[in-house]
Amino acid sequence: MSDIHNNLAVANNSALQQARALDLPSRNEMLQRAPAVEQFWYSNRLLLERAWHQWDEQNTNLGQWVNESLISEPLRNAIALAWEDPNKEQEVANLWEEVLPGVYQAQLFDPAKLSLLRDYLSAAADAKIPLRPPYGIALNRNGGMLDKRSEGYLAAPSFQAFYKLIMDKYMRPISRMLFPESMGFDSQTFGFSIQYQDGMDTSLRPHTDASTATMNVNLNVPGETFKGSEVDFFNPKTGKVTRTVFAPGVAVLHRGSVPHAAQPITGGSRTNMVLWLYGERMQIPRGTLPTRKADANVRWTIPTVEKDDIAPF
Ligand SMILES: O=C(O)CCC(=O)C(=O)O
Ligand SMILES: [Fe+2]
Repeated sequence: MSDIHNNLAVANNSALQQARALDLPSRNEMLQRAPAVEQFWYSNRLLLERAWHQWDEQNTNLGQWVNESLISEPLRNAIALAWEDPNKEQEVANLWEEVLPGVYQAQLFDPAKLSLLRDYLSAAADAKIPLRPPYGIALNRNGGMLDKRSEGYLAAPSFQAFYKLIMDKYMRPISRMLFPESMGFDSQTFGFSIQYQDGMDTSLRPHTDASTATMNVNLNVPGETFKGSEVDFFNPKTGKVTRTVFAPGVAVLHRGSVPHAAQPITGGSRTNMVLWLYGERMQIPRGTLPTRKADANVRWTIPTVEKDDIAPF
């Protein structure tokens, strides 16, 4: 190894060691969102990114599986076809079932392959590199911020490549197709993972998301059961509540404006990944009038607008 390579390897390795040796803010400070907490993530940002790079290099046996082959085959094929010829997007639309107005469901990941993603995420949770949990939730062992805009995010390159693929190739064009008004309010990405467990994080009160579109994906593997933890969606027009229990690998794609809540979990655990799209400076579409769909060839594209660094939490 040349001196330069050797020095780089040493510098990277020390990043991993230094990150592991960091003193995390206390759980109480995290729950209270003390200024020291923000300072911790901000001042260690580069160190943590370097540590995650190093960790990824040491875990290629896990990271190599975190790619498009995890996507359920029918959706993967329909998406490939739509990118080739946007006029064939109906094949993609056909795979999404509308469960209530503005809420659709489909098989995103192949359940048989989900354990590959879970093994990678568990290893990341066990990497001893500080990973920032979503909200003020500091009990949440496996929850983590996923997008580069968030301090303390999961900066491992193999995960970031996968995340970008899901957002750019899948979530954005599908959202534009199902929610025409999202066009132009979808250049920015945001994401986090959650794990609900009895006695830990258990529920979420009714709320709307500050997103144009939200994709919520259940990452439980087949046979990994849980009790409770249903996600309720509210139809504001009719007052009707639709209670959903997502099967392994199923994604629910909804307008951020649809009110929803997670019921308490009473047994087992539920792991999911929540992905948001919104516009620059967190703009989301306003008003209730449905807009006309942009031409398919315009929708099946990736915005060239730069990512800003505004994060909702
Ligand atoms: O529990 C869920 O799956 C819903 C999560 C959610 O709505 C959120 O994090 O905003
Ligand atoms: Fe939500």
